[in-house]
Amino acid sequence: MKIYEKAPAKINLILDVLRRREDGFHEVEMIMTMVDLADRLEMEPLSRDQIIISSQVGYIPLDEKNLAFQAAQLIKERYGVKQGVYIHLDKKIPVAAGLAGGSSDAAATLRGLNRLWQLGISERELCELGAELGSDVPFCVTGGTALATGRGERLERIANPPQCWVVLAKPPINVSTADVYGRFRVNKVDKHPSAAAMRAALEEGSFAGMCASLGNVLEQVTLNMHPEVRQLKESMIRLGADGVLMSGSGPTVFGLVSKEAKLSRIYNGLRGYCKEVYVVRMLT
Ligand SMILES: C[C@@](CO)(OP(=O)(O)O)[C@H](O)COP(=O)(O)OP(=O)(O)OC[C@H]1O[C@@H](n2ccc(N)nc2=O)[C@H](O)[C@@H]1O
Ligand SMILES: Nc1ncnc2c1ncn2[C@@H]1O[C@H](COP(=O)(O)OP(=O)(O)O)[C@@H](O)[C@H]1O
Repeated sequence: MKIYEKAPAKINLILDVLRRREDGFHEVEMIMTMVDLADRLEMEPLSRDQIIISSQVGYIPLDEKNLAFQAAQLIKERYGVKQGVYIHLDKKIPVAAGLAGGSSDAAATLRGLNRLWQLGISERELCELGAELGSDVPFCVTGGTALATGRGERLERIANPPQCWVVLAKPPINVSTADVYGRFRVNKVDKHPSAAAMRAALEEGSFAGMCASLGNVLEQVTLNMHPEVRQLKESMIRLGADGVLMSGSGPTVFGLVSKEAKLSRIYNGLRGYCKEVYVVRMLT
């Protein structure tokens, strides 16, 4: 029997960093939601006790460095599963992009193997397992729209954003999340975004309020390191996106757009110099 799981990308509508913790992680306040750009995972049981990962792309690790592999290993160890599994990752989410592709694959693996091996693990326990794999994995387990605190693993579900178009543009540069957090200085933040304002906008279903409340304090690090990300932001605004922000630690920039008629101008304008541009919907 084969089973399938979708692993959607996330965007951060708000990303605030409050302080650096003793354990090296940062205390954050984020509002995250999912968009309709997803990897697709196919899982099949193996009688021999082995985890095999494959993918149609050659630029991700397929061994124990792969987050889906780590998720399968963790669930096998914790629940004493002696069966193996073959997992194929049909990658659609750009890698190291600030869109949590690897975290979402890990979360989809946890959900999928819970079904495949009929383990009866609750969503809460899956989130706890996910937190051992990465700060964004618990959110990717639950999906929806959430306020994430702690290092990102404490979740409170909040209202979904009003429906709109999301244009994602990933410049051809690699950004390491650890490096961006490492360079971040809380005393250099000009303006902290307001999670309360974003939350209120979402509750009211206000598209304008959502656009006005976007904010990500990690932009100051990534935009200074990579001026092309700043240019991309400026281009998206100039081309008519209603709200524009970098997602996570970057380098992907997303634009929120309410009117379909604006999309082709934005898409074509960006495609002129950015190869990876996607037009998707919020996954609400
Ligand atoms: C910045 C965000 C925003 O959603 O996403 P991405 O840009 O990676 O998508 C997340 O906080 C990333 O979460 P995730 O990618 O799961 O990070 P982890 O694997 O847990 O941590 C990678 C490294 O980032 C740093 N880190 C991560 C989370 C956090 N709250 N504080 C940190 O300082 C640590 O140096 C850690 O070693
Ligand atoms: N299943 C996976 N898909 C993508 N990248 C993965 C995966 N497993 C491990 N990685 C590694 O994780 C790193 C971060 O990838 P990703 O999760 O796409 O980043 P981000 O959270 O910034 O969007 C990459 O360097 C990649 O090699």
